[in-house]
Amino acid sequence: MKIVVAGAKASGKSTVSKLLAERLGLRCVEADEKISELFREWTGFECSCAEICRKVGEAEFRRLEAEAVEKLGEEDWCVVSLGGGSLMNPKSRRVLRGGALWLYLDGSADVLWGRVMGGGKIPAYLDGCEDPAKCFAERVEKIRDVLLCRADCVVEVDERTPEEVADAAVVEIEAELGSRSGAANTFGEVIKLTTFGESHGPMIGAVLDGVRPGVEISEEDIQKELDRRRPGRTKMATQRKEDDRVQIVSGVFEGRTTGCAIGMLIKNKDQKSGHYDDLKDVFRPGHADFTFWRKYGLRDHRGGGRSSGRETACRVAGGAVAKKLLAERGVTIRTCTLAVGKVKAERFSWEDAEANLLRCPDAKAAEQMEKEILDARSAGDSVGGVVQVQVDGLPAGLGDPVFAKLDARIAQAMFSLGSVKGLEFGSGFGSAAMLGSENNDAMSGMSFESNNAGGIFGGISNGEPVVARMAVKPTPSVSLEQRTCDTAGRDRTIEIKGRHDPCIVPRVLVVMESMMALVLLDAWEIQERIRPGWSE
Ligand SMILES: Cc1cc2nc3c(=O)[nH]c(=O)nc-3n(C[C@H](O)[C@H](O)[C@H](O)COP(=O)(O)O)c2cc1C
Ligand SMILES: Nc1ncnc2c1ncn2[C@@H]1O[C@H](COP(=O)(O)OP(=O)(O)O)[C@@H](O)[C@H]1O
Ligand SMILES: O=C(O)C1=C[C@@H](OP(=O)(O)O)[C@@H](O)[C@H](O)C1
Ligand SMILES: [Mg+2]
Repeated sequence: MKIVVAGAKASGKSTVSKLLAERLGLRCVEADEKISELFREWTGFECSCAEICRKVGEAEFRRLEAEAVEKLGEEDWCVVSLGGGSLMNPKSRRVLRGGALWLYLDGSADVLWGRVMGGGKIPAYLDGCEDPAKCFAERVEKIRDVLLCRADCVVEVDERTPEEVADAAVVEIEAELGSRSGAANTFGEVIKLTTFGESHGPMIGAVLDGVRPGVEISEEDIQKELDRRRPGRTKMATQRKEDDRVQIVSGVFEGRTTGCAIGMLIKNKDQKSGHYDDLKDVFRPGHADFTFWRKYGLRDHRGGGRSSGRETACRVAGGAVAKKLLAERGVTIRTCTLAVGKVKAERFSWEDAEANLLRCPDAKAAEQMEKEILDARSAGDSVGGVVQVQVDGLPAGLGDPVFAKLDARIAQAMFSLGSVKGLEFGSGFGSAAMLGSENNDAMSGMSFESNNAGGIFGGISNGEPVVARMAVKPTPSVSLEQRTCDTAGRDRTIEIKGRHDPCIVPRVLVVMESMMALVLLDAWEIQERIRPGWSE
């Protein structure tokens, strides 16, 4: 993502870009400097843009400027301060469109002319002009015509100090980024996963973008992970029978990623939409039926549409790729079940966890947990539980202050899963009852003697295992009679038909591993851009 700052001369592009870059924690790149650089490479002379324009004429200067823009197009994670005329060129506009947000600083010709005169530097293109103030005003108008309707954010600058302009720009940028996420089907900054498809549509799928070229990946690698989530395998899961075969349709050639978007499709084969006929106008308590209807005014009621747990297959497909890449970098992600309903694991052994379907680290508790799930199922009810995700081998340094803290990103990833209702890192809620001296992780030999923090300080991984625990609520769709309402506002009772997970825990484990992998790979790629080779 780059913020492109545009506007007429003296609107404050250079001044505000610097302030904005500081506020957003990004680099600031000046187009003028790039142009001077190109000119130096070309002629060996060190000149400012105005000098270049005077030396070579405006047409040649614009050619150089377009070449500089071409280079700026390759920049990422920065604020780009443009020259006044840069975006008047359609080709340059195209170059700077991708992955960018445009901020237009809007000033009136009078005020800007005042600033130009105050600085004593009349733009070169006004040389020889009979009425420079008028020519300048025409240029300002032209720029406004082009940018006012094209910019993503507009900030008026006449009656604001540069600091006030930067502050107003931050508000505008945040609002714009917020609205862009309206569709909210894409997750990640560099490693981006988009999922699509409804539970009862013809297929579901994922597009994973941002993965480097040359990574070995096969359908089998992905299938292995998908099979862990597949419905219908045991009595502890929904009886909807899907084979969840993945087909890679793009981005992989001769077994390796090409660097282009990786497209993955999974066909829906066992939809029984008739089960949902009764739910067309009635809301399932605990599910997303009511809120989707209130928000959109309509909904795909079959299987819950987009809000169905089925969508999470797509996350596993994307996560499988991320997981493989991380494994090559020595990072492993494991999950285990700490509780189901009222049954808790009393001991912790990864060996036990590997040996039962629930991945419970206590073999004895695993049996009781399974019984808890089957009992709830027989009673037409459901149970929830607690899942732990542990990441080993993660180097220190991943995660970005302030809004992209690693723990914040992980929390977002986990809470984006239906049924997740709580999350803690390390000593988590328990830390609230500890003394600082107990909770702090003492250091020796440049590492930590304990891990109450759960592997993250200040939003940045500290080299210890990242440990997160999630509370998963009992599945909302239960067949016992429940009180609810319909779309006409009448009170009703329902008995839900259809095939549902009596407990979400066993099937959400691999989904949580996948979401963790996506967050970590994304953070890793961002860190590589900030400080390549940082982990060595
Ligand atoms: C892997 C997975 C499987 C799920 N299976 C079911 C299910 O069979 N029946 C159901 O009603 N909800 C199921 N859910 C939960 C719903 O998707 C979720 O409760 C619903 O979208 C409402 O979101 P909320 O619980 O976060 O408020 C499942 C969720 C996941 C992640
Ligand atoms: N909001 C503002 N209020 C007053 N002066 C400003 C403001 N923004 C910029 N300036 C002044 O105007 C001149 C041009 O600013 P600059 O950032 O170089 O503009 P640009 O890069 O858009 O041509 C500088 O002297 C700067 O200090
Ligand atoms: O494939 C899946 O993971 C699921 C499919 C759903 O079927 P319906 O949408 O037909 O209810 C339901 O069993 C559960 O949400 C999980
Ligand atoms: Mg400037």
